[in-house]
Amino acid sequence: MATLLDGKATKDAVFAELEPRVSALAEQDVVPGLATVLVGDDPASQNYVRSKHRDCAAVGVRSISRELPADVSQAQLEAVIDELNADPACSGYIVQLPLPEHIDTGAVLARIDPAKDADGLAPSSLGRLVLGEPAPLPCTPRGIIELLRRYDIPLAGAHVAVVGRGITVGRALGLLLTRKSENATVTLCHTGTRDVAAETRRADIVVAAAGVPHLVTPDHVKSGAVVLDVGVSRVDGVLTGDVAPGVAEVAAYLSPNPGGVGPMTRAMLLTNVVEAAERARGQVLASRGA
Ligand SMILES: Nc1nc2c(c(=O)[nH]1)N[C@@H](CN(C=O)c1ccc(C(=O)N[C@@H](CCC(=O)O)C(=O)O)cc1)CN2
Repeated sequence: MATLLDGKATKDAVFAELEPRVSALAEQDVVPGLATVLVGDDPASQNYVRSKHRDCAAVGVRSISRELPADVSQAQLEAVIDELNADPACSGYIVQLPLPEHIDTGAVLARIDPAKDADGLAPSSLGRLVLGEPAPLPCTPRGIIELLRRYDIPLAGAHVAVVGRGITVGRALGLLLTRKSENATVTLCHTGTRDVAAETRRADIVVAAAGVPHLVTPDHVKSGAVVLDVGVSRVDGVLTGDVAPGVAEVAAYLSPNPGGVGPMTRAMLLTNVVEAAERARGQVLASRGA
């Protein structure tokens, strides 16, 4: 049976490491602040946002909440973005995705001040990632890499098959994994891939992020591979991942869902916020010549 990659315990370890950094900032009268922007009343999104505010309380980060109705206009939403860009109490913020269909998501993300992009999903942050320049990293891909690192699973030279090309996970993960610091070889599978199972069977690490329940079966996985289940679907109201149960008998390591990458996404969000506050503090000191 596969060894489980415990995202919850790893998230707790990341939080424990953030606490002294938050205390060090507090000694300089800086309290990092995370704001969330939630549009509409999707229960899953409400749940994710609630958990982010709980995480803030656990780590000592101030949390700011903006909740808007599902029929909010583009202009009203953008006014909230402008307000958060200008709010000194907000070190970083996220706009919970997905947004309602009538909203131009790209325009909203493009309006986020890059210095406050806690999600790493603003076009300028993704562009900087492509260019190999420093930028906040998208939380789920960063969480996947951090989880593997903490379990000593090597990426350099590994063949990683990523299933799913969404911006929040698959496409951004491909960018992160092919940086020189990770040096993995990536196959990005999507709905146009002729034979997904043939691609994943060649991989040392499989990341299932398609949002298709139980898409990855034991036939998709080579013996001893590492499998991370990232996709989320609700089947009869029950959270169901992309990885079928029998995979645990073939894989050497399995990041379960729930309990794997989800908590790591939250851990990386808080890390991005603390880093944003540290950067802002560094800039203030530099401007004073300190
Ligand atoms: N602006 C963003 N929107 C969304 C993102 C994102 O990274 N940025 N990702 C997802 C939702 N998400 C964070 O926002 C998220 C998903 C899952 C979890 C999590 O901890 N899940 C638990 C299970 C929770 C449950 O039972 O439903 C787990 O995996 O153990 C945290 C955050 C889409 N939107």
